[in-house]
Amino acid sequence: MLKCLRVLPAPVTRSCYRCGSSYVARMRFINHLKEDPGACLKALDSDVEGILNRLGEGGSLVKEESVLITCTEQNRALFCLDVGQLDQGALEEACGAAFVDLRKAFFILRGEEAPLVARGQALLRWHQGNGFCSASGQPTTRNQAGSQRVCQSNGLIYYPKMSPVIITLVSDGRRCLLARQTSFPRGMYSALAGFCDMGETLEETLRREVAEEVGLEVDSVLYSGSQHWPFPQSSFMVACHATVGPDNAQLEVDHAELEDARWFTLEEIRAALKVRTPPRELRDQPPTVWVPPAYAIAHRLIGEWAEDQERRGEGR
Ligand SMILES: NC(=O)c1ccc[n+]([C@@H]2O[C@H](COP(=O)([O-])OP(=O)(O)OC[C@H]3O[C@@H](n4cnc5c(N)ncnc54)[C@H](O)[C@@H]3O)[C@@H](O)[C@H]2O)c1
Ligand SMILES: [Mg+2]
Repeated sequence: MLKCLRVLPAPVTRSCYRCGSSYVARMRFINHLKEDPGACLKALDSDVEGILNRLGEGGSLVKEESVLITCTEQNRALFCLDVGQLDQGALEEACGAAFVDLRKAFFILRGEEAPLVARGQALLRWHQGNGFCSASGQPTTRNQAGSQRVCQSNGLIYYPKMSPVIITLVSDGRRCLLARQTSFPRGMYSALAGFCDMGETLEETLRREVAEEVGLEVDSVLYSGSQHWPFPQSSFMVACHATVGPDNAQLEVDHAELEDARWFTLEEIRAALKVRTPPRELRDQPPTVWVPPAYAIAHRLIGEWAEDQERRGEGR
């Protein structure tokens, strides 16, 4: 029987004593920028002026393709620029920066930076893939903020899309279950994940994916959190803990989907969480097990499980 949903924490309301801004004011400011192209353009000019000067002639093209991603606590709008068409070497020199693959960047970025980069990249990619209306075949046009596209011939509005995915860390009370696909980097294991089918509830997806991938029937589910994940085309990850009874923990792994799936002890999980970046190892050495970077919600699930086991251990 599936049961139990953690009560969601109340949204954090922060105030800034210098500018008097608050969470509510910020959210309304962002909404205003989405709806008022003139205000959005003004905010864009003031946010990106410095960097556009450094981009030279390519600057105006880049400005047109920019997307609004959020605003700071001081109500300063932040935009993501698509610089894909510019000379990357020249750009790195002009900005004193270096391009990094997005997956690798998640090992480097800290705090609030990673979701902003993920959001900006996902939004730019969504625009690149939605230039035409799927009903009329005519080009679509975007609004200034980049929060929607419209087909002028039939009025259809397109909004950025995320695919719901359930990610679940299964525990048998003493151990937790991690798996890897052949496409994962060497040694990396993660929690089980799967896309929702049309019409499914999240609980149904969770039960189905665990059954399909490792042949287990879960007893209980506890919601943990959610995140936007930019791969492969923007997923909306919903993360849960699930349990199976110790007598129902025999795995039957679907090797068409997973290269490996196995139970890990607390000791093994502690060691895996300590590996901060993918280890450099020789191919003939057995791989060190490591887990997705801190930003990935899989990491959070695994960390929560370890903390819970430690608390239970202290209580025994
Ligand atoms: N953020 C994290 O911590 C984290 C951790 C693990 C996995 N993930 C993400 O979860 C996603 C789903 O995991 P999975 O690959 O095990 O899923 P999965 O088990 O559902 O298998 C993937 C297959 O599902 C099919 N599919 C059905 N709907 C799809 C859709 N909307 N988009 C793409 N494919 C669809 C495709 O055939 C695809 O090959 C992955 O893309 C991965 O990036 C995120
Ligand atoms: Mg899967």
